[in-house]
Amino acid sequence: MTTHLTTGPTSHAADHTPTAPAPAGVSKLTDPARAQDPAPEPVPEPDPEAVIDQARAGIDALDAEIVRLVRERMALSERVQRTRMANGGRRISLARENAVLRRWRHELGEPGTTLAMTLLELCRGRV
Ligand SMILES: O=C(O)C(=O)C[C@]1(C(=O)O)C=C[C@@H](O)C=C1
Repeated sequence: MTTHLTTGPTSHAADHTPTAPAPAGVSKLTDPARAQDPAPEPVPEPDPEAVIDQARAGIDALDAEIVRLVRERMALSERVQRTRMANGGRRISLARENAVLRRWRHELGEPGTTLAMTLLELCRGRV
């Protein structure tokens, strides 16, 4: 027998095509030429509940990370506001808020504006 580099279902295509059944009495178990072939891996059907559980675990982890980032944003915002007020400025900067709103709208459309307004509500007025 010649040396072949490939393994798997196609390596003996000349002997038995995948669709044609092996001749009677010649199977992977009885044909010495095929005894070394690994059995083709069965492709498991994805379990929908497992897919959903895994995706939800990812969502929960992202939500926790987003909350952490929002809190970090609140702390930075408070620092800006405190520093501005300690130097004779106002707590609110409408020009800056408009720039923030525009950026979120550019990224996410109108719901981005709503999200940014909620963020600003969380961040401003805490000093
Ligand atoms: O960037 C500032 O000047 C801030 O004070 C921070 C911030 C914000 O949370 O984005 C909060 C209040 C201001 O009205 C504008 C923006």
